[in-house]
Amino acid sequence: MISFPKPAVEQFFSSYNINNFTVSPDGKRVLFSTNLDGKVNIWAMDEPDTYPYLFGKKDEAVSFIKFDPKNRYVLTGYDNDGDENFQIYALSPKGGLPEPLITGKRDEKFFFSKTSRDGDKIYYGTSKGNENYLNTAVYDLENGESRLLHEGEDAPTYLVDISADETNSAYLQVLSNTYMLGFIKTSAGIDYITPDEGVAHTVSGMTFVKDDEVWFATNYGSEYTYLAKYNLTDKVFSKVMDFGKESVEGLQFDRHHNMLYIHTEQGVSDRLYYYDLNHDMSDEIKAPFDVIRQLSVTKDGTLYALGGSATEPFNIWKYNKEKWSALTKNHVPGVTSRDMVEPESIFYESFDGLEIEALLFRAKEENRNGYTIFWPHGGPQAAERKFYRAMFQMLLNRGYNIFCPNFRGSTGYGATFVTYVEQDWGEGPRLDNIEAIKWLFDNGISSPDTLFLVGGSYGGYMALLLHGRHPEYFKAVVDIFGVSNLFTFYNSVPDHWKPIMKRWIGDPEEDKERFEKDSPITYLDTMSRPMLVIQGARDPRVVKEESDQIVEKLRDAGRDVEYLVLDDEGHGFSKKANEIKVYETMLRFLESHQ
Ligand SMILES: CC(=O)N[C@@H](C)C(=O)N[C@@H](C)C(=O)N[C@@H](C)C(=O)O
Repeated sequence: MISFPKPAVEQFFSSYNINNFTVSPDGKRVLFSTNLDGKVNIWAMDEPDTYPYLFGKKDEAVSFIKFDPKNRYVLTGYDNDGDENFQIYALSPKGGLPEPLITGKRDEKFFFSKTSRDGDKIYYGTSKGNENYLNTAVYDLENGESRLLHEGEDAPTYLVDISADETNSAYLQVLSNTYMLGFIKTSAGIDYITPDEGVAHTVSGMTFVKDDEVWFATNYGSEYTYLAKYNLTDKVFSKVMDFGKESVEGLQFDRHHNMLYIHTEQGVSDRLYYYDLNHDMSDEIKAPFDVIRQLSVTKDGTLYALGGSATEPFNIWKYNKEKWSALTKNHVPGVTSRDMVEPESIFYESFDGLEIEALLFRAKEENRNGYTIFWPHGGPQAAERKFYRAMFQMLLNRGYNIFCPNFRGSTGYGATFVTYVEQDWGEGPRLDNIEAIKWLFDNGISSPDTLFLVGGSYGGYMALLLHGRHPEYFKAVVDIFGVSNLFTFYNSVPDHWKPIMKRWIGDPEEDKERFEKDSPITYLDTMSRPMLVIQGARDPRVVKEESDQIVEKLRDAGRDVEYLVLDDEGHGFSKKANEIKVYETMLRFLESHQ
């Protein structure tokens, strides 16, 4: 008999990412963006033959894909090497090379919103002429001209939906991640769709189910986001239904059958429901994945989902006759879900009694190397959830346990919990992480001699801050595009984040002392552990200067700091060769500090 070795880490380099997808109006073709050929491109599958083929090539990140309702074109959005200045391109329905359609200067952004029902008009948002608050315009395919529809004021403003008769439009005003207002613009003026714009709450997923009625998700007056509606004719806001401690995260409307698909989140996983508007009834749709990234529904009522779990990469699934089938077969070659590690959900009490959920991935006994990686997630108003991370499964395969606390500020635990990180980036959340570390020590899972600290973005910030303030707990630290200095970060974020910054982190003058206390760069003297810093040169969110400054200062002080800069990446690693370089560097770094 031939005997095959256990899965090797290299196998985990071979799965790919599926970021978004679209289905043709007749349901016969699915387009999806993926780094299947090493760089992000658009691939196609024709039903019933689902063999994927390259459809549109530009080797750049794809922000969305959308079929023309009449199948004359496909719209998509590309940036340049991760700079997030997405602009709108068109592809022939036969595929090929994308043509610029709604574009501007290299640093201008164009966000796709909607097409008209006939596909002759394209509604979009842009930073052009209003980089902080954004404008909305409509592009007419007939004459190739754009017309300004709305000028954003007071907060970044996005067009979310347009009524079928194109007279009413639904906009979202983003004052912060926890304060988002929805309004409808009509020829008569503007109607806010929740009862009091002065109270902080969120609105999302606005969808016209009739020309004068919008359904949406909101947490107005509640901890958890529920389904609500606003009627323009009688000017009434009403709650439709709530989902207990689950929050509505996404809505997908099937206007041909008057059916709404609702995706909710609770803690580390998602759920799916339908709401039948004809009969006012709703039920859960059981799904074979834990986390939903996107939903789509075709004219005939078929539902598609991009779903995954901790041990299954994201795949496109189709729901037909109450059965799910996977259209893509994205998996790690030679590695089944059983060879991977499913996380346990654990709960611990923090310093002030707050209950925190964490995901604990325990390396399989035969692989275990005795070391644990402590992973504070990014966002920070996001959460570590049950979705596949090649990096995690690869580290688990090498024998590391991984521990991921959803510290205060994380999403999925109610509205108040998310606000706890606002204007408090470095105290409460840091102490939640410290309690998590003590939990690991108390439960015999780790010790200061066996604990590594790794985090990206806000997680990188937290890794740097924990390193500076509590070096005694860690063996070595990996910071992936982390914020090192709140003062410089405040001024270097994308222009349309600037109106949000005060609510998010505070004010550099009014909160000078706190900014100093919570900036990792304040604690250079105690950052004594070996460090690896990884940064994308084009990152527009946490710019390279954040990593440059801390690396330079630590090196000047004679510390052991390795610095990996990826010239053609932004806030994440989209290109396969870069991803492999990052994983290999990280593995080598961790192994060399065991
Ligand atoms: C609505 C909006 O744009 N909010 C941003 C301020 C925001 O919360 N961005 C995060 C998703 C983000 O990119 N945070 C960085 C710092 C990260 O941790 O990844």
